[in-house]
Amino acid sequence: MNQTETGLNPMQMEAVEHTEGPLLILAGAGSGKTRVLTHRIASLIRDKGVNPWNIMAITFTNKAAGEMRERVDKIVGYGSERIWVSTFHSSCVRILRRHAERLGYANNFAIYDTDDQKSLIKDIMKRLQMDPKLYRDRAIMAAISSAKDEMIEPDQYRIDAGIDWKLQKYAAVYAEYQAELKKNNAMDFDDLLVQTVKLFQQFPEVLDYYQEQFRYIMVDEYQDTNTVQFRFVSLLAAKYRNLCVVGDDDQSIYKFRGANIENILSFEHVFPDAKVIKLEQNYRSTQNILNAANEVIANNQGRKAKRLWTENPEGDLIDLRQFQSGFEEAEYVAGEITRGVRTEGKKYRDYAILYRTNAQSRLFEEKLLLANVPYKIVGGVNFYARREIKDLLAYLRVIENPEDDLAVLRIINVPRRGIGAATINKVQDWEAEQGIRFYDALLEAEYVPGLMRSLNKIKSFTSFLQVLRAKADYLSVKELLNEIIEETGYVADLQAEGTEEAAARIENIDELISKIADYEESAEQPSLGGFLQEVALVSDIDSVDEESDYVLLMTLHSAKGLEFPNVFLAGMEDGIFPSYMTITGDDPSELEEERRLCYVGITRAMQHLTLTCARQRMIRGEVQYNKMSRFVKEIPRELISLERERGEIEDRKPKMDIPTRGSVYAAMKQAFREKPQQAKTFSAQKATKLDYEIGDTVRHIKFGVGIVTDIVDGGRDYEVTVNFDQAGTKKMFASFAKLKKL
Ligand SMILES: Nc1ncnc2c1ncn2[C@@H]1O[C@H](COP(=O)(O)OP(=O)(O)OP(=O)(O)O)[C@@H](O)[C@H]1O
Ligand SMILES: [Mg+2]
Repeated sequence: MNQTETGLNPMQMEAVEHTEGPLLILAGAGSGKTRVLTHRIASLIRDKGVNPWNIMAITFTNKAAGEMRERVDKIVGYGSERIWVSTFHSSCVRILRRHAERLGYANNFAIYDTDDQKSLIKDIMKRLQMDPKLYRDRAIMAAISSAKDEMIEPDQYRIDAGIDWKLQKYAAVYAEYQAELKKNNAMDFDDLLVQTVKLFQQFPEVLDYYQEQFRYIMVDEYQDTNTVQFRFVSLLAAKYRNLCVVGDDDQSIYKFRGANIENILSFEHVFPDAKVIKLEQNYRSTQNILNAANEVIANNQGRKAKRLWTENPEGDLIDLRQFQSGFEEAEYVAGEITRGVRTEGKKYRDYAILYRTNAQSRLFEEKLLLANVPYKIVGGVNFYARREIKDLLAYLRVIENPEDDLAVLRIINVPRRGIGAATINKVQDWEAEQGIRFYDALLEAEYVPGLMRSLNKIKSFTSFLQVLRAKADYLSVKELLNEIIEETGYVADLQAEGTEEAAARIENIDELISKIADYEESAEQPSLGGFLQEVALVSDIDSVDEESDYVLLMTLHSAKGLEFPNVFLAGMEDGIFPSYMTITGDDPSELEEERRLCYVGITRAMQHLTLTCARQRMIRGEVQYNKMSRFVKEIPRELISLERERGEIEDRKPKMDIPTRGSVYAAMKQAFREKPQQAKTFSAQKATKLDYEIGDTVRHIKFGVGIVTDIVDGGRDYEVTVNFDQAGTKKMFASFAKLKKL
């Protein structure tokens, strides 16, 4: 390949051509790291005659994997389907599906998501009689997860816990949790890696097989790998040593999940013969955006110094806008997008709104709905975490793997079959006594003492499942699901309910059926197990489809590796970003991690960046007054445009209907009808109920008597404008103003 053909600069070219031996590509955002990886794969196949089967590339999301495969296909034209391009988790599942039996699991093991994990942990805490006030399930989950990242097993954890009674309890839960998982023939996400590494360590012949297969290994976003992931790649690469990792220490943002920045900083120690290539030219962003990013990140102490440059034009200044409230902020963003699309010929998909935490999406969702702007939220309530989807998937899971106790428990009384908690307890006691599985205990329910009339109910439940399991041999996944829906009356019940919410659930179920149909059409050998595996591993960004035209909303963490022509970084306030925890805590490294996150955010923008913040904001029902983020102040003044900062909300109010309670409700209804997945926040309960309307006379404890002139729905609360006789016009949040109707 020559340079003009590939569109790579000489440094990038060098990285592509250095294929033998360890290679570290350390480079800033937008310098073409991911592009280099793609070309490197293409070049291995096309120019060096490497068999696609011998290449493994690890990406951060399945979506990124799909894109990489597609691009390789464009360059080479063949073989791309045989490369292992996938996330760490997907690669591990693929390996474990073949070999899990060696570790004492069945190869059709279930994969538990966070919800499943949580119910299991809660269950165990109850069994161990742990006071939920003293012990938080989330904290325990996090502790177990970090232990797994470091490959610390329950026994070791107990020893390390020493005399710390709290950690001793954690150790007890951890041990029990692992035993339960194994009993249920299930693994959680962390297990996928831990068990694969164990497999490699305990069975050298298996490791050898994969070492032979993966002669060339590449890892993108290497700065965010954790210890167990590092172990996984170093074991695989130990024989041929053709390991190429690319990353940016300035974009390491997953320390809280165990990502170990040392992995990148010490690569040269682990592989002393490693070649190191630095890329310094940025192709993504304008000069101004890049300068802002460089200035911000320069405030971090512990980093390898590098400075990106670009040949791109200077571009627009960075817009900075401060508003009175989060409502105004969201309204402005919705209005700017509408304006850009209407008057500048932009597409909705040219825009992304990025924020620090998922909770911040709510206001944007509401304002975008009102402005009729199509959008999609990445993260938040995942499609597969919805109740109706989890219920139906649980049926499929039980058919595939009846040892999956959690799934059996989820559906045993869904829809209601009159099998209550007392009955379940009796079966569980007996199950424990006999040392058998829950499902097997159900099959033998006639031996369980004291079941009485429930026995028949259990029998009809199990025979229903047994019939389905037999049918699974010849029915397609779609037919199987339809059968479940028919026989359980799941959809019929929802239809009978007749609410908007039920209608939205039915639409979600339809969506699930379409997804199954898609899967059965596209998979080489479609199977129930294959479908469940695919579903277990999707992350939200994976479902974003390039063709569709919508604004994307996501947290800064989810935005890693992506790029958009126009980016809004919202909520740029001290206390939000950087988070309250980091500014009040005494660990300066936490602030540095937040700053890296800010660097990631800024560098997502290609042409235009807008920073927004609000002076006051409702957080968990309380008004919080925030200062502008310290990160904004780290951007040199000359790069920033404050134009129209003041008074702009008035004269640039986006052209949309003035939101009233009525119009918000209409928008909700519309949304439920058209895009059931987008309307979720509206089902949330509003904290406040109003007993007054526009035009009513009200009394405020401090401002006295006045007339309500406007009420704006802000989701959790209403923003009420009152014209007071004495005090003049004031805007206030209803739940705080405590206005009394006179
Ligand atoms: N040599 C080049 N010529 C033209 N465009 C390039 C070149 N190298 C990279 N690009 C473009 O620059 C953009 C950024 O590239 P890429 O996403 O590979 O960067 P990255 O280093 O992986 O960024 P991040 O750190 O954010 O993951 C992409 O749009 C890519 O196509
Ligand atoms: Mg990248």
